[in-house]
Amino acid sequence: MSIFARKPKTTSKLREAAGTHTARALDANPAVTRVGVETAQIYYHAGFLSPEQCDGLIALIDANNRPSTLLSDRPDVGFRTSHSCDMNRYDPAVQPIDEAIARLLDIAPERGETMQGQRYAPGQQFRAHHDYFHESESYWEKVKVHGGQRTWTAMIYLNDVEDGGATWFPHAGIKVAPRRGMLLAWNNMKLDGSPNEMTLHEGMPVVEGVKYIITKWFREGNWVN
Ligand SMILES: O=C(O)CCC(=O)C(=O)O
Ligand SMILES: [Fe+2]
Repeated sequence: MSIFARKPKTTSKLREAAGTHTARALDANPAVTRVGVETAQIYYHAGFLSPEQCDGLIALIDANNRPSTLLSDRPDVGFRTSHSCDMNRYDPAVQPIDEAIARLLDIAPERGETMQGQRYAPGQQFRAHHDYFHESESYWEKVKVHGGQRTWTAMIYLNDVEDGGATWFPHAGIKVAPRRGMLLAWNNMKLDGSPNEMTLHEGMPVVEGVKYIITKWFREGNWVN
């Protein structure tokens, strides 16, 4: 190999700082617990939202949703079969929750994408994927100008599901059953700021009942201009 050949740079100081900064805030919060795995930074906060707040968001999702979409050069029918709803960050039922999530993670609210509501009926799922962007895919050129790579994901379960609908991290070896009001957050990057493949996760099929969640993805830079 030539001494001039270099491996592509996958680490990033900015993404590394995004990881350590938010981890510090979560580690210091007595209401938050880190899941006991070394390979990824995954945390949960039971009862982050009240039942009333959950019901408010469920009503918004029911009132306005469309089939969920995928960012991929090779979309696969059946991969993501839920319905989604863009939650207006200025809606009085959304704004305080949106801001509370950003505060919990200690991330500037401008770095957060529009909160997404998601609804899964029996049989619906979101198959195993990473939330970070694959920089080799063609969509990257379009999405990178709006704040760059995704760093943290925060998800909140809005209801208990009769059967199914767990969030499964097959590589990290964690399965989280939906619990009303519980927030789950993870860093999609490794400690060195490169994409963490161990964060692969799946919204498992709902067997009985309907699953409602909201998902909030944060970027390394500002998503809101
Ligand atoms: O439904 C779930 O449990 C996972 C959802 C998810 O992975 C996402 O919205 O990115
Ligand atoms: Fe995801």
